[in-house]
Amino acid sequence: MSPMTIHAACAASQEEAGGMAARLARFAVDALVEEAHLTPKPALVDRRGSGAHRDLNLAVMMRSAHALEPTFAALARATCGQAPSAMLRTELAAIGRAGEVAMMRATDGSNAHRGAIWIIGLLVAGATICHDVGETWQPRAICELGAQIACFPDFAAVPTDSNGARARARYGAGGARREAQHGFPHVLRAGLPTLQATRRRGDGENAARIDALLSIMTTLDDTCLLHRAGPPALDAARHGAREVLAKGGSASLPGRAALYRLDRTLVALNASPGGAADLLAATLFIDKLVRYGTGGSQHGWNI
Ligand SMILES: CC(C)(COP(=O)(O)OP(=O)(O)OC[C@H]1O[C@@H](n2cnc3c(N)ncnc32)[C@H](O)[C@@H]1O)[C@@H](O)C(=O)NCCC(=O)NCCS
Ligand SMILES: Nc1ncnc2c1ncn2[C@@H]1O[C@H](COP(=O)(O)OP(=O)(O)OP(=O)(O)O)[C@@H](O)[C@H]1O
Repeated sequence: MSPMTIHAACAASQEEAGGMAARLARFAVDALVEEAHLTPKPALVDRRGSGAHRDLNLAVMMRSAHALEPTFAALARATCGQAPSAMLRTELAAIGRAGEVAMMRATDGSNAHRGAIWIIGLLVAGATICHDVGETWQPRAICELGAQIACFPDFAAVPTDSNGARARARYGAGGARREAQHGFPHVLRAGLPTLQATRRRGDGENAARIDALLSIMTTLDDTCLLHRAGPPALDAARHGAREVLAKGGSASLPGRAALYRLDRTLVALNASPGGAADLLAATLFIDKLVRYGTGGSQHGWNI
């Protein structure tokens, strides 16, 4: 699709574009709210408490999620009429960094959703381009466009000394950047298929979402785990998640027991799978778009 085609499609209705941006932002915030409420998650903030986190709880997560609605809407508006490019990447990065400031203000300085702004922000941009060109919202197309944007340089980037950056340097992990540049494989090949399979099995929506999170955890290079407790935490998370799924998933009694064991193990290590939580929120965002968004079929999706 050429930039001109996209521009013409978007300029056709500024008003519709504004409505679409608001709708995408609402879906993004809903996905963050639902991820945080989902219970029981291993060592993450949920309805039971703070998991392995000292500076986060459900109320803080909610303040952060709602504070990010204008950021997601701004990301969609900035993308409207554009094709993936370094200029777009740079513009979105500036909006994303302002979103990080808004998040930090809402949480009194705690990192509640840094990774989520990046991951879901790029998917909001991908969904905007799909809509601009009149394509239905299908997971692969949204992820592909988000990945294309992530692969361009951010001309205004400043080197940061984040916990994630140190973990990436020390352990050679790819982290959130590589996940996006590689086309969100943990959304397409783990989160969404597990969500769909567990729903079909009739285990209920809560179990489908927990199992989707566990499925993401089985292979993700999660820098949240690495920076807090190194490779032993990553190994424990992967092994524990596989065990729950092998025992029948979180809806089964043996699976549920294994899930609580995993929770205790990670809390004891003071580590939590925050990157996997972000990718679960991304999975829920795409699932909403395709099921309820105007760009997609009401009946479901194919990956
Ligand atoms: C690329 C980012 C994530 C850099 O952050 P950082 O160096 O800390 O990266 P890192 O990958 O280690 O982790 C950041 C967060 O992502 C999540 N995360 C960790 N591991 C992973 C993973 N493998 N996959 C996905 N998410 C992950 C966690 O929540 C973590 O806290 C991003 O924050 C950034 O560059 N922001 C600048 C603004 C921007 O470009 N925004 C884009 C707007 S769409
Ligand atoms: N339910 C959740 N509970 C905790 N973290 C979550 C949850 N959902 C998503 N996350 C992600 O986890 C990350 C927070 O992890 P962490 O607390 O390790 O951040 P940090 O600032 O790198 O480390 P620290 O708090 O140790 O200084 C955020 O980027 C956020 O996107």
